[in-house]
Amino acid sequence: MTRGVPAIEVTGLSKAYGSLAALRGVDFTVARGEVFGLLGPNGAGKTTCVEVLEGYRQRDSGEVRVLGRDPGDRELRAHVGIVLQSCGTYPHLTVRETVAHWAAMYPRPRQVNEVLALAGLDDCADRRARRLSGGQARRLDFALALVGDPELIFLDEPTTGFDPAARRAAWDVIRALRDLGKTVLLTTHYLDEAQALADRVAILQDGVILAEGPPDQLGASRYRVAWRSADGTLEERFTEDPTALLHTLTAEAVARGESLEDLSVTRPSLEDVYLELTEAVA
Ligand SMILES: Nc1ncnc2c1ncn2[C@@H]1O[C@H](COP(=O)(O)OP(=O)(O)OP(=O)(O)O)[C@@H](O)[C@H]1O
Repeated sequence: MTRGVPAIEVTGLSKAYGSLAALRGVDFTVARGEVFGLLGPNGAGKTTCVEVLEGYRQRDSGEVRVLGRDPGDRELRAHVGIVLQSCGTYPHLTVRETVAHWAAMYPRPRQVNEVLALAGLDDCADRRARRLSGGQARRLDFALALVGDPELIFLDEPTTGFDPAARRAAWDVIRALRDLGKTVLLTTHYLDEAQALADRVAILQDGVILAEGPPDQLGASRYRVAWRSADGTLEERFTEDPTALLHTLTAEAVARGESLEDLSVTRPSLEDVYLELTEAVA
């Protein structure tokens, strides 16, 4: 559908619930084939934003294009996958039957066996939906979002409540989607998840985007230089120019006849940047 345009384009998106401004002029673009992470504390506006993009919620103002179309366009439905929370399953159907049932609703579905493999459901394909574990049920939710072979997939907190093994399995599904060239918009509270999966992230707070970029580069302009002083105290400085700072620090230490023990230069992690930005605004 409409090649050559970004998967998602959002400009000046605003949405209020009564007097509460949930989104206040949000702008971002997601390229085709990108995994984009929307991060932010509770109440930041992530779900509101995703629901506007999914066409479930009306915006108050702003421009929104999903695969080049307005989110309300019915044509989009066959091209967009939405992971609902166990809404599409009948307890008495097996996993395979459930996927086949959903496949029949799409014009060009993926092969049922392929979807089962992609979602890591091979081993429980013949199990009835009511007998699935929480993690397996979530994988079935994924499978149902994939069966129509969508170009764009929305994942709202896809691994909340998962045990570590189920999370890793879900990550593998998301990576497999990226390898297939799909675009994924993911909201998550887990910063390691965003770091592991997202090509780019946006940090949202109180309806405003505070920062946007590749997870490794969000705080790239500020480096942390740390060392242990002669009396054993851990010292740290933040700088945009670690070369100059190291030059000064090491020259001063040499002049004093000391060495800088445990000297390290590190980039802040996504978690450091997230906490710094969201706490500064809170
Ligand atoms: N239907 C609604 N009616 C009134 N207020 C709402 C409604 N839905 C969300 N809100 C409010 O809008 C703000 C943004 O909520 P939203 O669910 O979009 O945030 P979120 O970032 O997804 O939060 P969480 O991480 O907790 O899921 C919050 O203050 C929330 O209480």
